[in-house]
Amino acid sequence: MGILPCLALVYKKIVPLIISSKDNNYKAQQQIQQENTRMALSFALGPYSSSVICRTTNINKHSHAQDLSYIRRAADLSDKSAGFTSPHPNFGCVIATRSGEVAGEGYLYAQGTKPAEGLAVEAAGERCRGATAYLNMEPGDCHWDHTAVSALVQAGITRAVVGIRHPLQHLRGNAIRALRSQGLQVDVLGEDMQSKIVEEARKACLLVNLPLIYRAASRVPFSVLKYAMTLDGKIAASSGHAAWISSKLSRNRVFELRGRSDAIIVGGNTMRRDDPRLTARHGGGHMPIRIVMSQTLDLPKEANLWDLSEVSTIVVTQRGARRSFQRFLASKGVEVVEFDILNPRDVMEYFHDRGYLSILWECGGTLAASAISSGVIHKVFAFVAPKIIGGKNAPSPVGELGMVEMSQALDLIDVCFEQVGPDMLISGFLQPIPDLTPTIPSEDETFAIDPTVIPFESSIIFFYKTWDPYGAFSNFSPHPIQMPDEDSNYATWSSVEHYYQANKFLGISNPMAQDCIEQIKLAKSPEEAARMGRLTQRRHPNLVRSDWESVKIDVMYRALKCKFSIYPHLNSMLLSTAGSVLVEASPHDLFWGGGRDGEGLNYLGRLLMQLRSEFLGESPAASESTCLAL
Ligand SMILES: Nc1c(N[C@@H]2O[C@H](COP(=O)(O)O)[C@@H](O)[C@H]2O)[nH]c(=O)[nH]c1=O
Repeated sequence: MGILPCLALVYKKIVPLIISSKDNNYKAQQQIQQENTRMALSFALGPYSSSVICRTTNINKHSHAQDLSYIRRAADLSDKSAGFTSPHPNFGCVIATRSGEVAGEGYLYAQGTKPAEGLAVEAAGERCRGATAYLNMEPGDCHWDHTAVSALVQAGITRAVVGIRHPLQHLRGNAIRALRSQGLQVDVLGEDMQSKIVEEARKACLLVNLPLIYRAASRVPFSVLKYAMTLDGKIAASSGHAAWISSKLSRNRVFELRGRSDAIIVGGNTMRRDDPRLTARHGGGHMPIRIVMSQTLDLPKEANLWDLSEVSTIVVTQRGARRSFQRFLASKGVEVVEFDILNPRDVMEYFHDRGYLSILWECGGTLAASAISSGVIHKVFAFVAPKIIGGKNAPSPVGELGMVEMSQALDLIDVCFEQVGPDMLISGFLQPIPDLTPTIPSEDETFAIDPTVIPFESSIIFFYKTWDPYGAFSNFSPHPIQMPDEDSNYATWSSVEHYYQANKFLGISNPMAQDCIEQIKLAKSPEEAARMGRLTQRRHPNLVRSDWESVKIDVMYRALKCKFSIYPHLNSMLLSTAGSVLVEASPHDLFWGGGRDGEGLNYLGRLLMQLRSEFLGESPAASESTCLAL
């Protein structure tokens, strides 16, 4: 543990400087990018229109039409949990028998829950023998345990049809290779099967995981700019009044869009003018975090966004802005993140590092223009209401972009028009869907660590999200543990996070605390468990055990020890890191994580290193093992 005191310093030194692109000639950038990716857009523009190519002879045995209808069904299934799976991708699996009947299907509910393939195999049972599995996306073997692949192989599936390869390079191709090495025939759309209709089905698979694909290519979350305007292009009257421009039906559509996003962002102007709630009020959906971007923090003290009863709010601001207001926000439980220079790109890079997949921008024209200029907006949703409000000073959806000729206007790609009640919804992409194909390693190529991952020369291993290399070190990884309760009765917890969160309320006689523990135990995903635990801690501090701060490290250590003892592949993964410093790369959790600039205490990394050393016999046991093998 001698290295630990200097860890923060080392970490700070090696964190690479992120250089923002200050090139404002966005139109030129957009043109170059569009040219470079013309081929990538093939699925949208239909370059194969004149010919239907079928490369592998095996494919001829199977009906293209049936394959494609089932792969689309897998994509539709995967989309059922949109918003909940983040930061994990959406996975769906359909199993069809030789005679073409659907025997079972499943989709990933959330990060840390059973994989789609496992659910589908369970549903199909014996009918898996000799059947085909349809997967909208190649599974990512984040934890070195081949869960999805093993489920298919052990069930006796003999063929798999895969919509797209995994977009993250450290995972891409691994499951496909593993399935093939187990004797399955694997047909990947666009590689082993090619035709115009195959490309259309492939596009359906791309669309359900667009946020991950853009995020993988651009290292910022997938960002959608949404606005509602009158037919004469105004987002409010000259007075600023804007309730409402679009119809109720359109606004319900916005709730759905919100429910698919990790966060909604607005600027200070929108907050002052509209006092929005930014919640997804269509019932049962996922609730996005609210982000306010304000340089001056000249914000009202009374505001809907400071009410955190349903969901939290993060304020991003300029370093040093209105310290007293920052203290006021902190007292409300609102998180404040300071930036040296507040701008959309740095803010988006920050949220990328925090694991966000998709952001909905519901801001006014000034911030929208700045976000478009900095190249962080990928898609636009414009609701146009058949109304005219007029007004020389009435605001419009996009402010100054510095363009003087119509030839400079940004063309949307893949534009869709849809009538929503009395309004028209026009949507399209500002940046083409990234082409990840050229970086797919060929079959005989050994897979290498993603060259775009920042090359650290020092032996520090960062982990954070479960899909990252070493993602299994995350407490959100889907590894159940069995731990004794106060009466030494063993209970199963779906993840370390479930166990840790529930422990906050242990030993409190109030029935609400008991109820909370039960709810956390039943939480469908580690995220849900974390949300419940944190919310109850914030809303009802009286339910938290009084010794929590002094016991939480021990609680965590015991849970980790159980996890890394009972799963041999996790144990090997941990021991394989001997000699390296482990850092949980959470930019916002300054206790368990390493922080943005190495200022965090990195307790999760420390405990894992301590555990590793205990397993290697280099240090005595810090706590006796109390867990049971599963
Ligand atoms: N006026 C207007 C919109 N305005 C957006 O909705 C926000 C307020 O919504 P809420 O958070 O639900 O209170 C507001 O700050 C702005 O971002 N949206 C629309 O779909 N249609 C409309 O006519």
